[in-house]
Amino acid sequence: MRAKALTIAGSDSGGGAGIQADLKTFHTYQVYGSSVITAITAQNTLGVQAFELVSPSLIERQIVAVLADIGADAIKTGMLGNATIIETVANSLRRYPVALVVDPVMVAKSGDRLLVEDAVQALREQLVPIASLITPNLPEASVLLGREIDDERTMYAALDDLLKLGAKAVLLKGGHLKGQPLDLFADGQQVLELRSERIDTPNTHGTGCTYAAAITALLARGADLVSAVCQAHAFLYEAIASAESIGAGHSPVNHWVWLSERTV
Ligand SMILES: Nc1ncnc2c1ncn2[C@@H]1O[C@H](COP(=O)(O)OP(=O)(O)OP(=O)(O)O)[C@@H](O)[C@H]1O
Ligand SMILES: Cc1ncc(COP(=O)(O)O)c(N)n1
Repeated sequence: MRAKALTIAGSDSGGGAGIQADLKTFHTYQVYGSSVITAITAQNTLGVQAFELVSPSLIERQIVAVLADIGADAIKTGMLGNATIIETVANSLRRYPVALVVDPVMVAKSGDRLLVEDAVQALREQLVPIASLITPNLPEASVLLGREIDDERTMYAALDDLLKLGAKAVLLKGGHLKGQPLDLFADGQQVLELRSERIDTPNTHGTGCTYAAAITALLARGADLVSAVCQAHAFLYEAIASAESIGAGHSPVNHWVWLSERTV
């Protein structure tokens, strides 16, 4: 049976982040992808020009429609917009116990806010505790813990406190570090360091979404969490390294880097 994954996130009209990045990544992993759209952004490689949130009742109807019929072996959340949407999503998913990867999207790479500030409490108290894995970047981890996390020392010190928020595991992404990127994975039993060279490129739109989507796809296929994170890290590095220039701003990563370039 084909593995199935569901993404609950915002639409990026530019196709590099959000729902579009997730579905492209699921496709690369040959996982059947379904989607629940929480917001529609007018967005390109230069930034987010506008967005509107979908009503919580329509979000709930989408979740029920997908899970009652198609089902999912793993689920990912991305842009959720506000506290009511977070509560709606958490209440729906609590009844559906499969692997849940929560990417706590707050601000786009372009600097545009994708989550209202007063929704952080709902994220921390409703969604994070039911997650199998949370994948904050440094600014998101700083907001979740209410203190600055901006170097290796503060990253290590944050791991236990992030786990205390209730998720089974945390992948703290250090793409925003000054030097070489370092991601730390912790699940209460082990801490893994994922290091890579910094690729000198502006083509990093959608890195966070693509990373979490690759982990979700691998979990849907039955991988354990540690191997899913390690494989997804290697995939993301190649997707950044091989990204072509699309648009005038931060181009999207190359979601199909692992597919062969065969003429159809
Ligand atoms: N220039 C780069 N070179 C190599 N790896 C990178 C680079 N930029 C990002 N990465 C990798 O991508 C991961 C995710 O990037 P980052 O920490 O910027 O997450 P993010 O801010 O959530 O992404 P997004 O831009 O989608 O919001 C990093 O942890 C790192 O592994
Ligand atoms: C709908 C949506 N979801 C998530 C992101 C974050 O991605 P990035 O930080 O690369 O802009 C985004 N820009 N748009």
